[in-house]
Amino acid sequence: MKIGFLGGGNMAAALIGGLVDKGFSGEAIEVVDLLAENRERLAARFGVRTAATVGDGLLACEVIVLAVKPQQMRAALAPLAGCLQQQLVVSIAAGLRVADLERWLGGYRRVVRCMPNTPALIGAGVTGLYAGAAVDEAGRAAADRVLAAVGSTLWISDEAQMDAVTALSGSGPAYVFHFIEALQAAGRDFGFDEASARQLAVDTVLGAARLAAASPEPASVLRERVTSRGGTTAAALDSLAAAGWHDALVAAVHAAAARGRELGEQLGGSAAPEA
Ligand SMILES: NC(=O)C1=CN([C@@H]2O[C@H](COP(=O)(O)OP(=O)(O)OC[C@H]3O[C@@H](n4cnc5c(N)ncnc54)[C@H](OP(=O)(O)O)[C@@H]3O)[C@@H](O)[C@H]2O)C=CC1
Ligand SMILES: O=C(O)[C@@H]1CCC=N1
Repeated sequence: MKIGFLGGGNMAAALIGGLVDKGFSGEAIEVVDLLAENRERLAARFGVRTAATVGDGLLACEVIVLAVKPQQMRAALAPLAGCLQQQLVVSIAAGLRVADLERWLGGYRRVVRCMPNTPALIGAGVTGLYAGAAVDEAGRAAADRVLAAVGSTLWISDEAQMDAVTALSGSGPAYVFHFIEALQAAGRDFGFDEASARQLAVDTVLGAARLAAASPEPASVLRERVTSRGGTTAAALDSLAAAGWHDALVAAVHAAAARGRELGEQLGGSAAPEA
């Protein structure tokens, strides 16, 4: 399978890195990006083919991943309108709805909307996918094959929920990195050097996430097991509760979802998908 990327920025690099790591040949990946610097970096790092503009290389791909920023999408799709025949188009853009992408593609309807995340780079991503009405089983299977190569996949039947997927898992790594940054800052407060603070923080998050994934029990039970009555964890959790940490994080996820909806509305303007 040949895979094309329209846009070769951060998320394209994460997906390409994960795909190459899984054995996809860089030679079978075509990246179109306006920036020479991006093209050169991706070609040097992953051995992909590159081009500055949409042309035969991209159009020869069975799957074309749309990986430009939402604000850039409409203009980026103009050269594709009227040129597509059988290709499956897979958008990773936050907020943008299938109906708008189809319209910008001149009525082309083999469009899947998905939301991956950057851990795809190491094959540990998770992607929510939603297929437009005209996408057949073969199209779904092709999209799944690309995204499942770099992590787990979850198909969504209600497009409105894609904004929630974006807020939870698309943006989610940033919340976790922020959490790690805070743990490391606390480590430095106690006099640990950068490397030691990083080891303690990162290995804790990694171990806890692996335990949560391996355990049949909910995270709340795993949390209670760490929390000895009258102990150190209780003191920390009381401090977090007093700061409204749980509610702040839930509100943050809602803010991300609202921004996704807003982007879809402002940039696309098709009727909002039913919630
Ligand atoms: N970053 C993430 O964690 C995630 C991002 N996404 C989605 O992925 C998409 C890309 O995000 P991200 O990688 O962070 O953004 P980037 O800005 O890093 O990448 C987009 C790239 O596309 C280039 N570009 C812009 N217009 C065109 C065009 N017409 N033709 C070809 N290339 C073009 C940009 O160039 P220039 O810089 O010159 O504008 C840039 O290099 C977004 O839609 C985002 O919502 C989805 C999941 C996670
Ligand atoms: O911040 C963003 O808009 C993109 C979408 C999800 C992660 N990054």
